Amino acid sequence: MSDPTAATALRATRLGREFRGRWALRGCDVDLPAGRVTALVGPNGAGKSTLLQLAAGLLRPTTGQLRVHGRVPGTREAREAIAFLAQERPLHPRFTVADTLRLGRKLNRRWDQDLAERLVRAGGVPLTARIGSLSGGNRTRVALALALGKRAELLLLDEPLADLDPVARHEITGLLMHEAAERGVGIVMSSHVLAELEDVCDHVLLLKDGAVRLAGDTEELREAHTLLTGRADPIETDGLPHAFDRSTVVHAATAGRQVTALVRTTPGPAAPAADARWISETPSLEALLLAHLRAPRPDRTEAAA
Ligand SMILES: Nc1ncnc2c1ncn2[C@@H]1O[C@H](COP(=O)(O)OP(=O)(O)OP(=O)(O)O)[C@@H](O)[C@H]1O
Repeated sequence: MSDPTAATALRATRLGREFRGRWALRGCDVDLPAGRVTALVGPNGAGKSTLLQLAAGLLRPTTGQLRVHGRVPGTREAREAIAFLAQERPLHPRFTVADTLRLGRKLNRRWDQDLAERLVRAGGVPLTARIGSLSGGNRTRVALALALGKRAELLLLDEPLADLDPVARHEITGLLMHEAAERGVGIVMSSHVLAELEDVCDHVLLLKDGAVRLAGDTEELREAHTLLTGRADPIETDGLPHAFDRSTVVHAATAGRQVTALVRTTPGPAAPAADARWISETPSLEALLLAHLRAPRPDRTEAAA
């Protein structure tokens, strides 16, 4: 019988993980479609690395269930399907780069030596260099070569660009896009640099306080919101017009005499604020994510239709 979760890269049901009495993740329902590039965002301590480690099979859930490509994390089938780039880039410091790639070839059936070596050489990293002697960015490059060389179906990347220089960030982003577009590889990548996710990700998962706060297709989520900019009403503390429906506001901020508000686009007649004196536009992904990161705790998770 075919597995109904097989077309899903990652599915979590009421997933929770506790560390010494504190919940890093709690009650998370996640459904990431296969072959998509998902931005995993959230403040420090939101639970992003915990989710990636659970998906990689390095941690076990305390509650709930998790599947990657329909497989139980940690099993041989699941390990073959995924490649994981851990935030700490754990590589053996005394191995050379060549030793490290050799180990990758030994451990992985579908290993692509050419791709792994190209990635390392593109950064000018000598194959004879010891891992312990590399800069942080070059260690990341070798760790990425190990992950990509594995030719997995799903790449779980914890802050893959964090310590790379701007040129390397551009190059690696291009490579990841190529892997996704040409080979249908699914990618889940955590990042704090929202602007860099704009042209890269087609799906979003925003965690806050260990819970899912926003999830869905980036275009659908952008279309489901409006960014309003106008002159702040000096009488109102939030700067928005008195008659404005505050239940639609995700976050509003005033700067001088101007107020900017991200609101949920509701069907029907335009909101009172959206008249000629207000600029109304579809938010960028960065503006959408920033507003949701700044928003107070909501009653419910928001998902694209
Ligand atoms: N091994 C562990 N032992 C105890 N607590 C842990 C452990 N790993 C994570 N935590 C706690 O779980 C919570 C979530 O941590 P996690 O590393 O998943 O957050 P994050 O979103 O990846 O943060 P950052 O953006 O800073 O990397 C934090 O409160 C953290 O202290």
